[in-house]
Amino acid sequence: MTFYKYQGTGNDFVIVDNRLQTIDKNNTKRIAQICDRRFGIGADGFILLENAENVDFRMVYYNADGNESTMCGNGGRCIVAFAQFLNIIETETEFIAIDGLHKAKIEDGLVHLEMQDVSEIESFENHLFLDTGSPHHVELVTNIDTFDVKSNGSRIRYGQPYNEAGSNVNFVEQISDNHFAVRTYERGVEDETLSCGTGVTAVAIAMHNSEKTQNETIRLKTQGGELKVTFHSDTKGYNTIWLIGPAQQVFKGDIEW
Ligand SMILES: N[C@@H](CCC[C@H](N)C(=O)O)C(=O)O
Repeated sequence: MTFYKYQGTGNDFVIVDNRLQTIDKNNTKRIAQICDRRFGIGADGFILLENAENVDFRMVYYNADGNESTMCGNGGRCIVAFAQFLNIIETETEFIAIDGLHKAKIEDGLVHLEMQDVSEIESFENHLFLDTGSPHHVELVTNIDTFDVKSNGSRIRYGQPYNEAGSNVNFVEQISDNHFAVRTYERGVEDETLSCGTGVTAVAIAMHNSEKTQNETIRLKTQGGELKVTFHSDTKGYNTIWLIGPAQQVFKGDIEW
């Protein structure tokens, strides 16, 4: 199997061209082994690029635990860069993922990925919850650099009301009016990752919704670099949501499937 390794602000993925349907998609154990950082290639997720009708390609996403999961924003940006590398697309595309159609474009070396509209945001005393393709708990903290993301994230992810199905958990600190620092505990990786695309999208919308900012262009500082989220808001919710940032091919290799 020829694989490619991509990273988007430090969220890293093994990506395989599966247009010939050579991969056994039910082999959870093998996918988890490939993502293992000591016994495999090492990645936060595994992604297949497949053929799809009426669009350029299909994205199939697996978490590092080997299970197929919901939408991955950074993975979505990486697969767009991969599709361009394979000459499937030029600079603009429309592709299908588990949460529906996505438009994307590559401009000035950055991948812009349109996310699904968000209309439901649940606000609680200390956090917000919303789904940006994947479920996200968003909580403001102080001293984010020294905050224990792994133990607090894991407690919230497995606690009520999320339980076994879980949620990704984002901790946020405001840096300036439209700039936020974010650290994310990812479900399915069961650890902090250096960045989460659906996570920063959730944070940008949550910070606007809770009136921490009036801006509709938000900068997000993750452990792996800077991302940008833009959107329009109206009485129905949030639309025209774009996640923008770099995506880079890191290496290519061959292994036995
Ligand atoms: N890294 C991702 C999110 C991947 C899915 C998540 N772990 C889940 O299972 O909900 C991103 O960039 O959005």
